[in-house]
Parts: sequence; structure tokens; C-alpha cells
Amino acid sequence: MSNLSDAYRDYPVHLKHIIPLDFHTIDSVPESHEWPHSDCLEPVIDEISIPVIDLMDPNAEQLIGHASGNWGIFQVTNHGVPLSMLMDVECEARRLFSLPVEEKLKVLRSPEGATGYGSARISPFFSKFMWHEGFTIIGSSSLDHAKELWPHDYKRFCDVIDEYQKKMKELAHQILLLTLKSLDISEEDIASWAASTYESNGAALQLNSYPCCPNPSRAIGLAPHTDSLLLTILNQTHDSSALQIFRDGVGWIAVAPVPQALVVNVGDLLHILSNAKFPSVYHQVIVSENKHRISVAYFYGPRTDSEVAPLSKVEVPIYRSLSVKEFISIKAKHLDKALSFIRI
Ligand SMILES: C=C1C[C@]23C[C@@]1(O)CC[C@H]2[C@@]12CCC[C@@](C)(C(=O)O1)[C@H]2[C@@H]3C(=O)O
Ligand SMILES: O=C(O)CCC(=O)C(=O)O
Ligand SMILES: [Fe+2]
Repeated sequence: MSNLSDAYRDYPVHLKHIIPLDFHTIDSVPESHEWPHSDCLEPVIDEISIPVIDLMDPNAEQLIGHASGNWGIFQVTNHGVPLSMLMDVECEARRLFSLPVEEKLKVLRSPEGATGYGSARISPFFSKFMWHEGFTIIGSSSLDHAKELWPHDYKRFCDVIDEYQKKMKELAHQILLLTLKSLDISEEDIASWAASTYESNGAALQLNSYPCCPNPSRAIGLAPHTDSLLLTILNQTHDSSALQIFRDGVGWIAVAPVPQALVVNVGDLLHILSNAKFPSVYHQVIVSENKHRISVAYFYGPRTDSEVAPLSKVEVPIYRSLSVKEFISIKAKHLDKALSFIRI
């Protein structure tokens, strides 16, 4: 069965867009990483907050439907993921990113590859580099990489990652089901989509590191983007308001961490399935002078060979049907414009 790595193989990325800066040794922002003053570095709005939903609330389905439609992003509490698991995965990510650069380069993502250490895939679309390093895991890809990094002690990393991926899969399945139920679609479609996604190989785990930056007002952690798959679950439990979302007519809004909550955002594939009722949210990450921020994002998606199209039988579809693999290739070529390319 092909997986997400195969979907990216035809879109190689140049090494200069994969090898991150050696952030540990740098004391000023080089020109290559200095972003011009632009809208994405404008002051943010702190007074508005995205919805926080208790998953044990009997109205969770309605609340999720409303938040997905109105915001494309929300936080969940009472999600059943133990705090120890959230902390363990963050701790392993910090251990990985604290390694010397020569070690991290041993597991560098290859130009045609999708897993391993490197800059974000969106890097080639911007003229400046981001203040960010990432580590992407698809399926059990972390095993070989962890053996390279810690030949005598790779088990700890792999166990934490495996356990985390399993738990995220359960939670993503639960949230996807609630999200789909709140759309006006048939019971059969809901059941078959949720089940086939659960059995799929279309998920990825991304460890993100945003090192301390000597001039945070001129650098950006992750440039504005939407996530590509169905939904993303983000663990930013112990951190500051570095994640921001863009809201039309308002501007950039900070997503303040709620203790022990997880952030859930709608991705492009759910945008298509819902016929744009649940919009994928445009977001970015800023950096800090004295805080090395770590986040862990789980991307949940269907099989790469499945067909995605608006599910409603009563609405006129505004997107054509296409395979997940085809959407990934359109996104790899056109980034933000991908959805407009498939509009009917
Ligand atoms: C499944 C995936 C989503 C992602 C590309 C990836 O193969 C694994 C990394 C993911 C990530 C994380 C940082 C932001 C992002 C846009 C990127 O460049 O790599 C997302 C990708 C995405 O959602 O398109
Ligand atoms: O680090 C964050 O808060 C967001 C990360 C993100 O947007 C991503 O991994 O796609
Ligand atoms: Fe993202």
C-alpha cells in the first residue's frame, strides 16, 4: 500500500530548502532569514479567542460543527490524552533538536523524501528562510532514524512516538466523526469516510522546533500556510501564544495555549469534503528571543489513493473530485492556490 511519502516523491525539494541554519551557534539574524516588514509581522489581536470545546460535553458535536464552520480551528479539553504523554513527546522532540547539527544531519530528509530532519516543505515558496527546524515521521519511519541518532538508546524515542501516534489516531478519528456528523451528509458517507480514514496510511507526525531568535520582529517561525490533510491536532501545551491564525476582516489572532488542551485545525481535504463549509485555516508561527519553542503536530488524512469530493448530496459541489495524491501534487506546485485550481 502506498503511503504519504510516495505522494511527495515526484516533487523533490532543493537541499538549500531542506538544511536548516545551525541556530545554536548564531547570534544575529542573517539576511537570508530577515523577513521584510509585512502584514504577517503586524501586531496581533489578543482579545479574541478561538473556541475551547470540552469533548465530554453532550453538545460536543454541535460545538465542533459550529467552530469548524466559523473558525476552522478550536481547542479541545477532556480529550483523554494523558498529560504525561503530551510531556513525553515534547521532551523527546527537545532531545532530538538539542543534538549537535552534525548528528541531526545524519537523518536529513532527502530531496525526494518526506521523512526525517529538515526545514518545512513550504520553504521553496518564500524568498526568505524560516526560523524553524522540523522532523517528520510517517508510519514507522522514526525507527531507522532513531537508530542513526541513538544506536544504543533508540527505543525510548520510538516507544514514545509510537504510543503518541496511536493515541492521536484514536482522537483524530473521534473528532473527525463528530465533525462529519455535523455536516448535512448521509450516515453511510460518515461511517465509510471515518472508517476508511482510520484504516489508512495517510497520517504524519511533525516535530517542530523554533529556536530562540536574536531579533524576533524580523524573523518568522512558520510562514502563513494551511495544512493539507483532513485535520491537524497540535500539542503546544507548555508554550506561549506563538501560533496565530488569520481571520478575514480582523487580521492575525494569537492562539493562547489553554493548559492541557490540544489545538485542532481544519485542513484542505476537509475543506473540500465539506464543500468549503469548514474552511482550512490560514496560520503562522512567530518566534521569541528567549524561549525555544517545541510543538508536535499530528496530520490525519485518508489513504493517498482515495477520491475526495464534496460529500453533500443537496448542494452544488464547488470542487471537482480528485485523489489525495493528486491534491498533494497540486499543493506541492501551487501552495495557497491549490484549492482555487480545483474549483469547478
Ligand atoms: C503530511 C504532511 C503535512 C505537511 C507535509 C507532510 O508530509 C509532513 C509535514 C507537514 C508540514 C508541517 C509544517 C507545515 C507544512 C505546511 C509543511 O511544510 O510540512 C505541513 C505539511 C502540510 O500540511 O501540507
Ligand atoms: O507550531 C505550531 O504552533 C504550528 C505548527 C504548524 O502549523 C504545522 O506543523 O503545520
Ligand atoms: Fe500548520
